[in-house]
Amino acid sequence: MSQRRISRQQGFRIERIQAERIARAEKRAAKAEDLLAGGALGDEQRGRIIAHYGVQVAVEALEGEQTGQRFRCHRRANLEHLVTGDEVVWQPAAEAGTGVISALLPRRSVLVRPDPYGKLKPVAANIDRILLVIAPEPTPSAELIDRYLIACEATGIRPVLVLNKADLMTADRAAALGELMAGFAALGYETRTLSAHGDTGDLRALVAGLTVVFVGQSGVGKSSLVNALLPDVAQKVHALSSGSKLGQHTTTTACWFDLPEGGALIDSPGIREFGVWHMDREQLLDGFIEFRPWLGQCRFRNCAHRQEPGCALRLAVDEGHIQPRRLASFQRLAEEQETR
Ligand SMILES: Nc1nc2c(ncn2[C@@H]2O[C@H](COP(=O)(O)OP(=O)(O)OP(=O)(O)O)[C@@H](O)[C@H]2O)c(=O)[nH]1
Ligand SMILES: [Zn+2]
Repeated sequence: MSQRRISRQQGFRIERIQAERIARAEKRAAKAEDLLAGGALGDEQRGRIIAHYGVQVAVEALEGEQTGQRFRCHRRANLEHLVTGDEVVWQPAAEAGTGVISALLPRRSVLVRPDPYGKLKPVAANIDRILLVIAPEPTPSAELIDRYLIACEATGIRPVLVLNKADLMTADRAAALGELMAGFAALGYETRTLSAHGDTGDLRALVAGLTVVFVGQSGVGKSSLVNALLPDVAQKVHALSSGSKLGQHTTTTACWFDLPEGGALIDSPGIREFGVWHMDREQLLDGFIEFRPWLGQCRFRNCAHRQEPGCALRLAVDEGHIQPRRLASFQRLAEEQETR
C-alpha cells in the first residue's frame, strides 16, 4: 500500500476528525468513570473482547457463573486500544448485561496493520493459526504469497497454506499449482488442498480448538470457507447485535465466532487485507524463513545480496539451498521498499 500524501484540505478534515475522536474518547471515559462511581460493580474477572460497537465493546465472560455470556462494556480511560481476541479484566456493572473493562491481559500474538498515517495498529489478538488461502482462480502469484508469508512471520505465527477450490483443478493447472505448493512445502510450510464447495478435507481438524483467521487475496474463497465452518454465521452476527442491545451499528472491525468443534474464528475486512502493505527491510529478510541460516554470513556487513562478492545468500542459491525465485522476490520487495 502506498504512503498517502495528505492535502491541506484533507489535513483540516483530519484535524476535525481527530478533535471529534478525542471528544468521543473523553465522553466514553466519563461514562466509564460514572459507572465506576455508581459503585455496585461486581468482582473483577477474566473476559474476552468478541466485537466492537462504536465506543462500546462486547465482552464474553470467561469465568464464573456467567461464563459464555456477553456483556456490553465501557473501557476505563487509561486503557490502550483493545481488539477482538483480547483477554481483559472486567467487572459487571449494576445495569444487567453491562460492565467496565479495567485491564488488558498480555497478548499471545497480535495482528497489526497500518492506519492511514502509516502507524501500525492492532486488529486482532491471541490468534493461534493463520490460514493463508489461495485458489486456482484467481491465479495465484508466488510473489503475493511471499508477501503474505512475510506478514505472517512478523506476527510469529507460521501460517498454513490452503489451496481452496480443488474442484477447479484441471489437468492443465495441476502441474503448475502442484509445483507452487511443493515450493512452499519445501520451505517448511504446512500445505493443504481442499474445496469449500464439496470436499472440505481436514479443514475442521485445522481449526479445531484454535483461534484462527483466514487471509488471502479477494475471490479465493475465504467467506466460503467461513460459511463451510459456520453455516449459521449470518444469524449469529444478527443475534449478537440485536440480542445484546448493542444497536444497529455493526462495524467493519473484527468479529469473533465460536466454532462448534471448539476454538474460534476471527474475521473482518481488515484481517482479510492483512499482509498486502508495506514492510521494512528487517521484516522482509526475517520473513524469508529459509534465508535465516545464511544471514550475517556475507563478506560485507551491509551486503544487499545483489552483485556483492562473497554474498552468502547468492552462494546458497548456487548450491541449491535457496530457490532462485525467492531471492528474486526478496530483491523486488526490497527495491519497492527502497523507492518509497
Ligand atoms: N468451484 C468453487 N468455487 C468456490 C469455492 N470456494 C469459493 N468459491 C467461489 O469463489 C468465489 C469467491 O468466493 P468468496 O468466498 O466470496 O471469496 P473471498 O476470498 O471471501 O473474497 P473476498 O470477500 O473478496 O475477500 C465465489 O463465487 C465462491 O462461490 C470452491 O471450493 N470451489
Ligand atoms: Zn549477501
